[in-house]
Amino acid sequence: MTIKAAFKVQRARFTLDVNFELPAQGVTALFGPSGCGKTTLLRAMAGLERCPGHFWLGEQCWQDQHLFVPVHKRRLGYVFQEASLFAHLSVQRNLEYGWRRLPQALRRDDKEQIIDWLGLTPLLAQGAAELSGGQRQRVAIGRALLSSPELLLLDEPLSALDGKAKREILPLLEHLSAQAKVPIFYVTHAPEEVERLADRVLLMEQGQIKHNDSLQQALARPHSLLYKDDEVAGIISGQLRPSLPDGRVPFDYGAGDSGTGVDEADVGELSDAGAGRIWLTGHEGAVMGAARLRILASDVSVALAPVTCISIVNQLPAQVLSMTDMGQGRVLLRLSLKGGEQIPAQLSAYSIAQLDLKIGSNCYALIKAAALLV
Ligand SMILES: Nc1ncnc2c1ncn2[C@@H]1O[C@H](COP(=O)(O)OP(=O)(O)OP(=O)(O)O)[C@@H](O)[C@H]1O
Repeated sequence: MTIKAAFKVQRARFTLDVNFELPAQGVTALFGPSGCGKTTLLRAMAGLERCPGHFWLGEQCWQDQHLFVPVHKRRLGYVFQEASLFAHLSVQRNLEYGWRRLPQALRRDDKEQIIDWLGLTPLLAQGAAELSGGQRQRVAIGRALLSSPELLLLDEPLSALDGKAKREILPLLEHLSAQAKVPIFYVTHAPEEVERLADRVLLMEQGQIKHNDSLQQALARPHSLLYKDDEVAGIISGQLRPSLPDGRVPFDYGAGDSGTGVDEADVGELSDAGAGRIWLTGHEGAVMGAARLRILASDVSVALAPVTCISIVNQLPAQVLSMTDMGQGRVLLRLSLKGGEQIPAQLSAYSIAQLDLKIGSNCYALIKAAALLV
């Protein structure tokens, strides 16, 4: 199932002109500088911005040249930067606002689970006016989910929150896509939120979509805006396993087929669930299950064969996918790991020549450090 959209919004000093198609699943981040049109695009998808174009959610048409389904007839959830709750109603009445208006057949049967998952059960009787910013936002997300949406639109849901509230909600958002079982569009200008939450990235600039990428593709762009203030990094999705008595925590990645040409026999540490394993230390207390690792290009070295007598534990078979000259004698490599995961490595042009590395070369990625995104 796909989402197909095209909109043209003409304002006095701004034009939104977009046309895109992407899978109707997972989290798509709308990322780009302030004023590039992220909110305008979200509003057009919701039907709040009436403009020429089309919008298809799978087989359902919400807008084309002959049809415009009004916003109240679209089954969507919209969460704004600041939660607009009904201040005179309790948390429970706020949560159930859309749910009560649904025909019985459309009501989700996991209402209690969602309320519990968002940590709202103890707050149900409380008035909405008495909530903190983070609590309000959790109620807004719960209310949107309970209206059984077929599309969830989140417009910078964390931007108005302080650091503590952000830390409280981010882990919940990570599981939102699975909980909601619907496609999610997530507006942000925070690269760290894209890295943690997104499956796809629509990179916007001046009212247009510059790139419509998977997260891996977005991170593979050497001069991506995702790195504007930071170093080049890669994200690996996988499963965190229980820690060993010696303190090491296995992280298994790449459950799918690799298609990289890396020889099966080369994989040193095969796990049951994934194509490869990365050992972490210092994460004994971390919650097991789905997780993401962030690996900086500067923390990855390359060798042509496994290296013994070295402190680096993680030595993963890899293949060079691309090489980009970053200037000042630095070259950015994109390495493909078993299972199709990709990580960047930053090497000197001198080392590249010494190792005679080329696109397609088989090698070993030596990972010096990896940060668990929790
Ligand atoms: N009601 C309006 N009338 C006229 N221009 C508007 C209106 N709303 C927004 N704009 C302009 O449209 C452009 C896109 O705005 P939009 O809010 O979609 O950007 P954004 O990418 O979401 O920005 P931010 O990240 O700062 O929230 C901006 O130049 C803005 O000034």
